[in-house]
Amino acid sequence: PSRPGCSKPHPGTGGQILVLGLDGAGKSSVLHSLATNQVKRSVAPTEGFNAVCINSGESQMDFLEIGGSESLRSYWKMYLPKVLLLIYVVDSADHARLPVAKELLHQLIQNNSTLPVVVLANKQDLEGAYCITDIYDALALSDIGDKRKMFLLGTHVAEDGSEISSSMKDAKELIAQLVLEVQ
Ligand SMILES: Nc1nc2c(ncn2[C@@H]2O[C@H](COP(=O)(O)OP(=O)(O)OP(=O)(O)O)[C@@H](O)[C@H]2O)c(=O)[nH]1
Ligand SMILES: [Mg+2]
Repeated sequence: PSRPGCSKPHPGTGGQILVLGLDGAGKSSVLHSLATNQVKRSVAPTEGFNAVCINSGESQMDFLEIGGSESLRSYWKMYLPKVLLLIYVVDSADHARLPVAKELLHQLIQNNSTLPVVVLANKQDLEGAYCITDIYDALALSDIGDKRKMFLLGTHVAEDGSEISSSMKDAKELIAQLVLEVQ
């Protein structure tokens, strides 16, 4: 059976890149920017799933975002076993909910010691956004284990129209590279 997203699924692999994080963190906005190389903030919460296929160099990347609202979070772990890579997006300025974001991330990956994780500290443009070292501490990323590949990058999705930032290009290249390595 073919999955939504990529027209040519990779044979023999789960192949998906799961994109998770609390509601409003910016998952859809980041995916849109990565897909089009144009910045456009998403306007509506994802009510279920959002599948996006992106080609970058030799990699075909098959992203699946699951919405972050409370009712959808129960689906997150169901999709984990087959994925290549987890992208976890946080709103760097949402100080009040960083502890929840941390708990959910740790719960998700506790039984999978090798799944690579890319954490995107999004909304770095907002005044009051925590910097990367504060996000590292708030999410207790040092506890995540040294067996897995773990990356933490700051990103932001600017107002509509402009080209994507260099941080977003770096994120895209890193993800493409990881997909090649883990396949
Ligand atoms: N200032 C700022 N706003 C952002 C950024 N990224 C996203 N937003 C805004 O944050 C809100 C939520 O963005 P989404 O991309 O829909 O968030 P999401 O993680 O997909 O949310 P759900 O689908 O509900 O789980 C929207 O109003 C976006 O315009 C960013 O980097 N900076
Ligand atoms: Mg969304």
